[in-house]
Amino acid sequence: MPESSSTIYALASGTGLAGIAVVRVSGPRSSDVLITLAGKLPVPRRATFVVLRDPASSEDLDQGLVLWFPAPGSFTGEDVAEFHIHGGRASVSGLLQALGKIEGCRIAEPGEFSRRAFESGKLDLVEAEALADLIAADTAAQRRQALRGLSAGIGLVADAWRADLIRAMSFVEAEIDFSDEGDVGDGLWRRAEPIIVRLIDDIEALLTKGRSGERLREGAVVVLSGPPNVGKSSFLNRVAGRDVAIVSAYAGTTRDMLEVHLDLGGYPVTMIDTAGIRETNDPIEQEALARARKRSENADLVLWFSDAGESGISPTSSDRMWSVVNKIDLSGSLDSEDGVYPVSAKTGAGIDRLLSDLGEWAKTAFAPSESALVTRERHRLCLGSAVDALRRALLAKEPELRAEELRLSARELGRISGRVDVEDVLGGIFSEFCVGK
Ligand SMILES: Nc1nc2c(ncn2[C@@H]2O[C@H](COP(=O)(O)OP(=O)(O)OP(=O)(O)O)[C@@H](O)[C@H]2O)c(=O)[nH]1
Ligand SMILES: [K+]
Ligand SMILES: [Mg+2]
Repeated sequence: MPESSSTIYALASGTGLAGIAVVRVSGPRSSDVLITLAGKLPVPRRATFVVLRDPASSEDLDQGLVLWFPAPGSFTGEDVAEFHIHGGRASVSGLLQALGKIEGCRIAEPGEFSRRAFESGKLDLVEAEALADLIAADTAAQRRQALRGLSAGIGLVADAWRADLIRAMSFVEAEIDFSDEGDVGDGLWRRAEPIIVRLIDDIEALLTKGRSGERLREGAVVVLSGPPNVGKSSFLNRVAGRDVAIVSAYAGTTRDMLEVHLDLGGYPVTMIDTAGIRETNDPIEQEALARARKRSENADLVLWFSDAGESGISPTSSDRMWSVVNKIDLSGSLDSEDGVYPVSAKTGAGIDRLLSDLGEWAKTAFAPSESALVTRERHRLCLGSAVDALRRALLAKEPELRAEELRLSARELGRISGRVDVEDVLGGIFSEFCVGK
């Protein structure tokens, strides 16, 4: 049996005890599945109350609601049946087992419903990615970004750019045809050139915003750094509200980096505890320090810790590094010099203010991403290659070379939504030719 004609089923709601569980079925046998288990095919798209019966034993499995979505008006574009049953483990496994006994039905692989939706043109690649992001979203800002991707997003924009590019390509292809008649050829390139220049500008503008879109997906990174024993791990535990990291009076306690995921005002922030920085001959500690340094270099923000009781001046905060003075419970002062956060990981003093400023920082850091369309490295790589090819096309002297670069660029743009192959691009070019000639 070819892969596409199999009927797949799976629990669509989460595992574990719940009031209601949803089991989804997709494929050509979906209507038979409904008739076999529920005894009838309900009116399309209307929740219908039924008793479900195991076809083999005629035993009642459960009672619940069923929904029937005939193709193509379904999530996957295929015939789909949904069973809303009681969420108990026995009800769910009873239904899944009964489905497994129906010929032509098998359990779905991870992501297979979405993949079928992509294959039947219900979702483009960007929408499929956004759907995965939406399911994984932890914070409100991530949810908003994923929802934007679901309603078109970068896929539609790239497809529209590709259409413009194909128009420019048709001029260049015509230029090749008219290459014997110098003047006509020049005129054609003059019509293609401004389209390409504008595309380069537009794509670059989007790429500039792009980084923050990826950051929102992955979370901003805040690294805790400073000398040993200043209370970095104690601070992390206080912020996390649990004992994530080992705390002790021994300098050099932390070796492995530990991270905590925070939701600061709706924005995702990953806070990472690192090894205290000092001169050492211990090779393991040296490795821990090398890793900590690397992490700090790539961080969006470093919180530099010092000890209120130690002499020496704590550094002043800068854009990428905030100075935190810990253990103010010992020195008994909450005086905040400019650009320094006095806190106590022990009593919690000063931590609310620091977290609230971090929330404001996250909001500013993520502000451009609220309109960012580039949410994944894949999008950025395709757009980057597309723009590189466009630039080479502008520099190329021969029309044949220009045409080749434009073709490359169009393919990269088409890869974003995943709907393109070369035939498609060629088809577009030929239709342009008919119009133009
Ligand atoms: N009084 C007081 N003691 C603290 C505070 N924060 C941490 N300590 C103590 O300071 C010592 C070191 O704390 P850690 O959290 O392990 O310090 P660290 O910076 O992670 O140390 P390393 O991992 O070794 O670099 C422990 O004995 C803590 O109990 C604080 O705010 N007040
Ligand atoms: K320590
Ligand atoms: Mg530590």
